[in-house]
Amino acid sequence: MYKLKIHTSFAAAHNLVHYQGDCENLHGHNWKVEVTVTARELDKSGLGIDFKILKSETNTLLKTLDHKYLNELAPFTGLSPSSENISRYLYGELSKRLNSDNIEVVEVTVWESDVACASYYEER
Ligand SMILES: Nc1nc2c(c(=O)[nH]1)N=C([C@H](O)[C@H](O)COP(=O)(O)OP(=O)(O)OP(=O)(O)O)CN2
Ligand SMILES: [Zn+2]
Repeated sequence: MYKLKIHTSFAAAHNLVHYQGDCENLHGHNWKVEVTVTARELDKSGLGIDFKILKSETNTLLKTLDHKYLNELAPFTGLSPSSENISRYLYGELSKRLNSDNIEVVEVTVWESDVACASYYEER
């Protein structure tokens, strides 16, 4: 098995709901996103999946969040747009787009600062 990762980012505004403190107020982050997939086999070029495909699929998805107010978007209606919930949303959407007989999205990590991140993965 092979494990591949890409990093990318998006910028957006949010506020935490059902939260008491600074973060209940509107504010923004430059979120860094790490996507990890596994590949069972390599193609003739020695690739599990081309990083270009991982980056373009992820960036296409992130464009729907970029420079938006996350609380107003459908995935986060009734759901606080925390780093945990963002990572779970991205994991689900990327799994739909990327999973195949060979490729499986296994973890998505969302960094809201240099020192704080949340990851979503599923036990198997
Ligand atoms: N488990 C989580 N905790 C927090 C999240 C989160 O998504 N998951 N989010 C926030 C807020 O988004 C907030 O913007 C971040 O706050 P904080 O880490 O406190 O960032 P600061 O820059 O204010 O850092 P300080 O060290 O507190 O100055 C909060 N928690
Ligand atoms: Zn925040």
